[in-house]
Amino acid sequence: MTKQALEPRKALRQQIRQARQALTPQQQQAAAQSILKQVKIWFNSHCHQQPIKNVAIYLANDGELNTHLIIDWLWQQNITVYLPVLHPFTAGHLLFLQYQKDEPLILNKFGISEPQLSSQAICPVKELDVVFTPLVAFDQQGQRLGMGGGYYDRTFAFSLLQPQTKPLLVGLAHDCQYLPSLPNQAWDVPLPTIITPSEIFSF
Ligand SMILES: Nc1nc2c(c(=O)[nH]1)N(C=O)[C@@H](CNc1ccc(C(=O)N[C@@H](CCC(=O)O)C(=O)O)cc1)CN2
Ligand SMILES: Nc1ncnc2c1ncn2[C@@H]1O[C@H](COP(=O)(O)OP(=O)(O)OP(=O)(O)O)[C@@H](O)[C@H]1O
Repeated sequence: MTKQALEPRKALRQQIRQARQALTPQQQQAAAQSILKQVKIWFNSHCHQQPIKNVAIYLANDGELNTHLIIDWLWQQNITVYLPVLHPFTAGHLLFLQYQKDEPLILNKFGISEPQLSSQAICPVKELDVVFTPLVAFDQQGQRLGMGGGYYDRTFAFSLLQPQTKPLLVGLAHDCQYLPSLPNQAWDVPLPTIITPSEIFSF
């Protein structure tokens, strides 16, 4: 890949990261409450099609949509919640570890909280029913631009070949993270569903 082809992605990443970082604590709180309502609506329409027992989500960083209310609600539903952990051996990949109330967390190299490594707490990715993914920007086709590490793209690359298989990938984002069209690369894993505080997009 030439450096030139990657430049527009870098500029868009910077622009949207600044927009979400500029949201006030009040706007963040309102967004977190609204998206919980949307997530409940989406769950109600989906739990009939397939049981949802294992759900991966993330802890917000860099102005991302705060997921604490969603996590509390998932725990109330007796759903097992998992968080991404940077893979200790396979560079650029993620592991998903169970996250329980009052779980001790440690900071990874990006300053994001993650559970401490423990082999019993790992859920193999194909046993996750739903993965709520963070993202920097999304477009009208469900294409996703992330933080630039390629972590989600590598970890879920298998879903490009098996798009109908578990887990269901669902992006969570502020409305300001929408762009009509993103410049994409072959490795980008698209998201069939993206939920924002005001809408549920299905692609
Ligand atoms: N909340 C959250 N957790 C997540 C992700 C995410 O996007 N959001 N990830 C999604 O993949 C993974 C971490 N990926 C990340 C990739 C880059 C940076 C980052 O801050 N990069 C810096 C420079 C990096 C450096 O210091 O080397 C930057 O761009 O400013 C953060 C997270 C796993 N956990
Ligand atoms: N399936 C893959 N196999 C190998 N390398 C990959 C794969 N997917 C992405 N990469 C590499 O990861 C780097 C970052 O990719 P990209 O900019 O698409 O990440 P991102 O989607 O923004 O990040 P993330 O998924 O961590 O949020 C690219 O340079 C690319 O070469």
